[in-house]
Amino acid sequence: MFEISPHQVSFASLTSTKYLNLVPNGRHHRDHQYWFLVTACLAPYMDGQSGKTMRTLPDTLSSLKEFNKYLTPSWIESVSHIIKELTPTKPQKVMEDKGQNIFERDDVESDTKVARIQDEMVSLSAQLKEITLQKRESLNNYLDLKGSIRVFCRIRPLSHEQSYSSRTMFTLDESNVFLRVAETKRKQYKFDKVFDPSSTQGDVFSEVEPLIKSAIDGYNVCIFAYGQTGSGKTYTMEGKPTDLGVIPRGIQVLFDRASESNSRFLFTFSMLEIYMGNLRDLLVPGNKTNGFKNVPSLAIKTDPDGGIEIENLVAVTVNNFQEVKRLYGVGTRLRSTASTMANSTSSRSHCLIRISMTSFDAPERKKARNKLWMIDLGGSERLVKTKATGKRLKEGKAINLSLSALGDVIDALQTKKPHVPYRNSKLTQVLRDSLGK
Ligand SMILES: Nc1ncnc2c1ncn2[C@@H]1O[C@H](COP(=O)(O)OP(=O)(O)OP(=O)(O)O)[C@@H](O)[C@H]1O
Repeated sequence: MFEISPHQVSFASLTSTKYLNLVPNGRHHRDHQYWFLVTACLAPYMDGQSGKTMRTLPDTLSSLKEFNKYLTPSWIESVSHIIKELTPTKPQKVMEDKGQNIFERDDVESDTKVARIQDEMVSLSAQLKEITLQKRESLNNYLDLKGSIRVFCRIRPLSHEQSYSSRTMFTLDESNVFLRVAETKRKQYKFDKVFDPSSTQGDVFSEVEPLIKSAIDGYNVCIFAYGQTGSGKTYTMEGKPTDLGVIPRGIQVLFDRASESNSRFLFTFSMLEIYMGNLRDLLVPGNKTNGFKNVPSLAIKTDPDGGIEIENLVAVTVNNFQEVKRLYGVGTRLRSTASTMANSTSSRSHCLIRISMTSFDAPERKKARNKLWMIDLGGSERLVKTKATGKRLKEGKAINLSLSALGDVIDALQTKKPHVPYRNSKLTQVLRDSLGK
């Protein structure tokens, strides 16, 4: 269930000031299920030159797509291999014999052909490199123009027991949700994109995929799901084994893109949760059983360049999707979940996946080291309405406080306030270098 009201979620125009207020203080419409996939990409803000890029961008993108279709690295590699096979290893000896001269002429001709093909290959490789660079630049320009923070809304289908009441009926289009808040009153909520209840995991991922490519290009990227408890955050981020969500799809694409590129990458995987305002490493075995004793505590450190590091956080080197999947399974088993009135396996914490990547032989990347965060936030909820008591109440309060701090940070970044209140929660401290400069 999700609550939504004019005070709860406010959005202005994206280009300059998109404002997201994550504070859950609105009226309750029990029969709607929403979640927000908030995406952020640490990219430069627009400058005065962006107008031209914007106008020419569609043409550039479609021409690059056509041109680049055949020039894949694997194609170039296989042709280079054939040429290598064809290339004579020893210089041809000049033959005196007349008959042998015919063969010699043939050899000379084929050598010339091979040399020509080799030249073409060198020029094609250079072209491919140039096109790849242009394509990346266009993509990142495109993402910059779209704005460094984007908000999508996915409306989940109702379960069998639920039905829409006429009072709270909603309508939607590509980027707006219109909620009937009274008999004659509609409230409009604007998003970068709205996914209706029939949308698939693939539909959602297609909007997220460009950010994964930006991560390969060296940008810090942060993708997170926000919404009321039971509204489908975990379903969207993690998915089901037969219908994978954003996290597994993103990791698969990350490895695919890295293997297609000409650079070598080092990936590490970390997984932690923020529970009741404390950081917990989800890859440290025995975390739950030993009551969290003897586990090194995690401390958030800022390096001189403003980069954030989490001291003592385990970072495991990973080489492929299967290795990440196994570690993700380990971490998920340690995550704090509980049954609430709104969701039988409700997440009582924020779960953060971090993929750090390093590549030293790719000077065109924005940074040699960067991070991709994928975050399943704890469910926001109206504690009075959910009748939470005791531990559940404390957990709910902690989640709401940190979501509120996240909302304040996003607001300050979007409205370019001189002070961004990162220090108000562990969540915003950890994400500091991935949410803003
Ligand atoms: N788009 C969807 N299609 C089908 N089922 C969905 C969809 N979204 C969510 N569900 C189902 O709704 C239930 C609640 O979803 P989920 O656990 O993802 O919610 P949540 O927002 O992560 O909740 P919490 O904040 O309490 O952890 C699950 O049974 C899930 O399978």
